[in-house]
Amino acid sequence: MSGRLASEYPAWKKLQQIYDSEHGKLVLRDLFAQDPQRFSKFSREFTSPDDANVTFLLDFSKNLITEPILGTLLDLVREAQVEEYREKMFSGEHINTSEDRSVLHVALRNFDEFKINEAGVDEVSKVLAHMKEFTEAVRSGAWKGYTGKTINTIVNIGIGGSDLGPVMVTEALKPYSKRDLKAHFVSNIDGTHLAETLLECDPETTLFIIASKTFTTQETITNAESARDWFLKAAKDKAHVAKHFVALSTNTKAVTAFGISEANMFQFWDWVGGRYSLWSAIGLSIALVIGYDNFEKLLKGAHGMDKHFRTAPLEKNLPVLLAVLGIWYNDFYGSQTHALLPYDQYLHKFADYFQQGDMESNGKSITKGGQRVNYQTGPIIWGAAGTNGQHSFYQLVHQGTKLIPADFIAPATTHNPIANSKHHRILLSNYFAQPEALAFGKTEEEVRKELGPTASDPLVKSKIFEGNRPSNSIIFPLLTPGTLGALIALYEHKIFTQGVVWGINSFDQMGVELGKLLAKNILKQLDKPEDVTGHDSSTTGLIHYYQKWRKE
Ligand SMILES: O=P(O)(O)OC[C@H]1O[C@H](O)[C@H](O)[C@@H](O)[C@@H]1O
Repeated sequence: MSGRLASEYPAWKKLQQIYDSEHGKLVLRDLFAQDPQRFSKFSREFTSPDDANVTFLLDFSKNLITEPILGTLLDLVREAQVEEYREKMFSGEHINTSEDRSVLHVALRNFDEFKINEAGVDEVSKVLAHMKEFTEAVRSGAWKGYTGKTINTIVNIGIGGSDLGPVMVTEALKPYSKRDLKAHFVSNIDGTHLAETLLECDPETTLFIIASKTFTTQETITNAESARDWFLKAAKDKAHVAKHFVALSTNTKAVTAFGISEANMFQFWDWVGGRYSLWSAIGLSIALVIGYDNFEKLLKGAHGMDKHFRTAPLEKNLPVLLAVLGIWYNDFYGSQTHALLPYDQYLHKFADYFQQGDMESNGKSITKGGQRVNYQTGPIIWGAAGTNGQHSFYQLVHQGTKLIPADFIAPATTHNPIANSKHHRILLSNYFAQPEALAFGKTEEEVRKELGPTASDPLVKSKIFEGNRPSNSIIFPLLTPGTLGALIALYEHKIFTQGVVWGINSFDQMGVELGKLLAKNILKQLDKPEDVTGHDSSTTGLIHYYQKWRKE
C-alpha cells in the first residue's frame, strides 16, 4: 500500500544502481548524437478528448534518461500502486488519511461524467449555476450597489489557496477579461495591502469577495472586517453589506455570523483542498473577470487532462512522466529545486501558484504509515517569466554548481502580435535557445576556437558551459482558458503521482500550524514588556526591541 517507504521498492533500488553505475555516461550530447529518434521517442502530444484545440506538446528528450531508465522509473510508479491510488482519488475514497477526507478537486470539473460517491458532489452543478447567475448579473450591470450604481471593481480577500489560484488565472487569462471591471486581490495581513487597494476603490461600486474555505483564517477575517468597516463608513447602513459582500466558503455558520447572508454565499466542501480550490466557488473572481463561459472552458480543459491522467498508459501519461523525471533528479541526482519558466508574460504568477501547489502538498517527511522518510520528498519550486530570468538568475542555472531541472513553457502564438509578432519571435527564439544551451553547453574546444590561441586559460575556462543540464519543454498553440486548465491539472496530477511514490499524504498541511499557534500567543504579549514570557532569549530580545519603538 502507499505509505510505504519509497526506498523499499525494487525499482528504487534498481534506479540507485543505475545511477551509481551510469550517471557519468548519461551525456545529452552523446545521447542525441547516438539516436536520431530521440526527440520522437521522448516527446508526447496531449489533445483533450473533449476539445481538439486544447492541445500541447511535451518534449522531455533533454533529460538524463534512456529508455531502460524511463522503464524503471515507470516500474517504480507501478510498484507504488499509483494507478490504484489514482482510482481511489477519482472514486472518492478518503486518501487524505490524516484528516479522513476524500480529495475531489476532479469532481469540480467533472460535469457529472465520472461517478463519484461523496456528499456534496451532487451539489457542484447547483453552485456553478449560482456562480453563473451572479457573474452575469454583475458583468451585465444588473447587480447594483447601494446607491444604484453598477459594480466596476472587485476585491477578492483571501490567502493561500483562496488567493493564489484566482490571482494566477486572472493574470494568465487577461486577454479574456472585462477590461472595465477592475480586479484586486488582498491577501497579506499587513495593513498596507488593504490600505493601498482601498485607495483605488469606491464603496459605491466595489464588490468584496471574502474567500476562505474555513472562514477562520486570521488574515482573511481581519482584512474582511476592516474592509467592511471602510465600506460602512460610507454606506452607513448594515443592510447595504448584502449588495457589496459575498463569501466563498465551506463554513456557513461563520459566514452568516460575519453578516453575509446565505443567499450571497457560494458553497464548497471539505474534500476540496485549499491549493486545489480555484475550480470551486473560490474561482468566483475568475468567473467575474473572464466571464462564466470562459471559466467553464477552464474547468473543461482540466477535465480533459483528468481523463488523460486516469486512462492513458503510464508511458504516455504526461503527469506521470513529469513526476518520474522529477523523482529521478530529486532522489538520485540530489537536486533540491525545480524551476518553472514560462515564456509568457501572462503566466508570470505560474511559479508562485505552484509554489503552494507543490510545496504545501509534498513538503512532508513522514509517510502515511508514520515513518520518517530516508530520501528527499518535494522539491523547492521557483521560477519567473522568461526572458526576465535570463537577465538575473540564469547565470547560476547555466554555470553554477547546482543541477536545476527546469520546465520551459510557451505558447506558439501570442494574444499580442505587436510589430508583426516580432516580439513573439524573439521571445520564442529564447525559449528554444535556453534549453539547448543548458543541454549541450559549450566545450573548451569551441571556446578556444572562438577566442583564438592567445586567450588566457582562466578566460577560456570561465566561458565553458558544461551543459548536460536537463529540462522539459511544453509548447501549445495559444494560452486559452481550456489550455490553461489542462496545464494546471497536468501539474496537479504530477504532484499527486510523486506524493504516492514517496508514500506521503499530499493533501494535509500540518506544517503551517505551529507558527500560527505561536503568533496567537505572542499577539497577547505584545503590549507590555512584562508580559513577554516563555520564549528563548532571541525571540524575547526581538519583541523587546519592537516594544521600544512601537508608537500606537
Ligand atoms: O481558505 P482558508 O481556509 O482561508 O485557508 C487559506 C490557506 O491557509 C492555510 O494556512 C493553508 O496553509 C492553506 O492551504 C490555505 O489555502
